[in-house]
Amino acid sequence: MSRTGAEFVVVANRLPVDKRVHPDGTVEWKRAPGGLVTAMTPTFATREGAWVGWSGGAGPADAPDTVDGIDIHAVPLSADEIVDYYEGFANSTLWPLYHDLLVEPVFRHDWWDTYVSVNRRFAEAAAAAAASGATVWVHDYQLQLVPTMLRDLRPDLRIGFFLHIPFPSYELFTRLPWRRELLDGLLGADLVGFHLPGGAENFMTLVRRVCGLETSRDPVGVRDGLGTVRTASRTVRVGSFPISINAADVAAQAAAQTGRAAEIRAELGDPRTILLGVDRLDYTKGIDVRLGGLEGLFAAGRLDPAETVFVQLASPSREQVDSYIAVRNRIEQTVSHINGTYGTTTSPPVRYLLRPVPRNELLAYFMAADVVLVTPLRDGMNLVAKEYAACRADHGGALVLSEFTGAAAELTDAYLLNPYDERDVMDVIEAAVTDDDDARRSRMAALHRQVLDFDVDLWATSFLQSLAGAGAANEETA
Ligand SMILES: O=P(O)(O)OC[C@H]1O[C@H](O[C@H]2O[C@H](CO)[C@@H](O)[C@H](O)[C@H]2O)[C@H](O)[C@@H](O)[C@@H]1O
Ligand SMILES: Cc1cn([C@@H]2O[C@H](COP(=O)(O)OP(=O)(O)O)[C@@H](O)[C@H]2O)c(=O)[nH]c1=O
Repeated sequence: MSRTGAEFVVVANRLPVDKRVHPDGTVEWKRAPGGLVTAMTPTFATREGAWVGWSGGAGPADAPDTVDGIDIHAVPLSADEIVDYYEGFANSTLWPLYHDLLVEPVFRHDWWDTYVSVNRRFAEAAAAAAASGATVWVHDYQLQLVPTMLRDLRPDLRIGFFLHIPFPSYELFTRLPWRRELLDGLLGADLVGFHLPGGAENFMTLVRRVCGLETSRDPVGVRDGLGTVRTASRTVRVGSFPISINAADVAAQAAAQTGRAAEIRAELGDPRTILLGVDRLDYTKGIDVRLGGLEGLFAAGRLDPAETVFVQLASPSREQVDSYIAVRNRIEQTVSHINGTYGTTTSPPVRYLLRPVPRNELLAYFMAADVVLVTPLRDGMNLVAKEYAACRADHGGALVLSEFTGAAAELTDAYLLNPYDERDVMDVIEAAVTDDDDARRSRMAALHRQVLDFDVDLWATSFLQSLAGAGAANEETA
């Protein structure tokens, strides 16, 4: 039976579109500038493509039919489903559990029921969007049941799944009352990908011990050495594929922002040192860790608050979730405390902005910063770290990076720190500020080279090539 539809389908919680309502009431849809959209651009350029996702609002599907040649298939969510599926199971159960219990996960069977029904809706939308034999790439923790639901509906498809956040150990994962169902959901894919080998190995251990399946025992490496899981009917490949950015584009766009960067330095009062943080306002990002480090350095007289400005750009995130309300309150209290203690009325050492910053302005801040502080307690990758390294073709600036980010596995020339060790946090921030120019420049040169060499195209291509191989092998043995 022939079937129309797209040869390549991305399934992700969010659609790649932004809605703009102009003052005259007219509505414009633009392609969102996010990392996943950029990553998929070359793939969509060569094939008919579709994207299945949620527009971000409650009620009937609200999205254009196509954006830049990509067919858009909007999955509607009701207000109750947003509470139970997105804020609830995805971001109050899975997110904290997968990020090492930084806050206590909430286990609720009614949230799980909604997670199942919303995942089914995504799977049905993907099944309707895909051409016969198409490749479907499912993304992230919000949609872990989609691979098997989709395979049941459409056994002809090649299905890949990629997890953008850390994948926990056996001891953490098995707390989930629905551990078996989630693993079974993922095993519908031909290829399951993680940022780091550790996530892939945790997954192999879990399917061995929880599902009783046979798996390969060799280590799963980066960009080679896929693991295998043998299910009753197929072989699932498992691999690590660290996501990246379009580094050459970022470098070129940043080069055009040097004028704005000089203006930013002047607007901040031309301090000796500008430190910068750029994050979604999330308790995983360790914004309070860097604030604590700075306060410690000011208190000990090791950094002079009169000569230092720390800019924290924070983009509001998951604002209805209790743990996000709590971290925002904590951060805002600490910012006031530091400014009240170490600032003057005209020069507070911390400048805090709570809103999303447009791309070009963000790049200008990267060009203006002497040190960027990336201090998560846990983070799947952290693209901000890679973007900063890409911007600094001039080899200026310095990157302070938590060992608990995926990015730290590759950006080994950063000033690495343990965010759980307050002494280390202070020492490493101080070293990044005070090291001599040659040391800082040689580190940044290595970081810049690294992100140019391992860019997002390599990530997408290596995942899709591995998926083609895994799918073909399963089709041969079917
Ligand atoms: O969609 P939201 O709830 O607003 O959250 C935004 C995204 O946050 C997470 O990002 C992760 O993916 C990045 C790219 O792989 C990675 O660098 C970062 O470490 C992760 O936290 C989430 O995984 C996405 O699904 C969200 O859309
Ligand atoms: C604060 C802020 C960020 N961005 C851009 O968002 C992404 C963030 O990606 P990352 O992997 O670091 O973390 P999460 O996915 O949020 O967990 C990165 O591309 C930033 O440049 C932005 O455009 N505007 C902002 O205000």
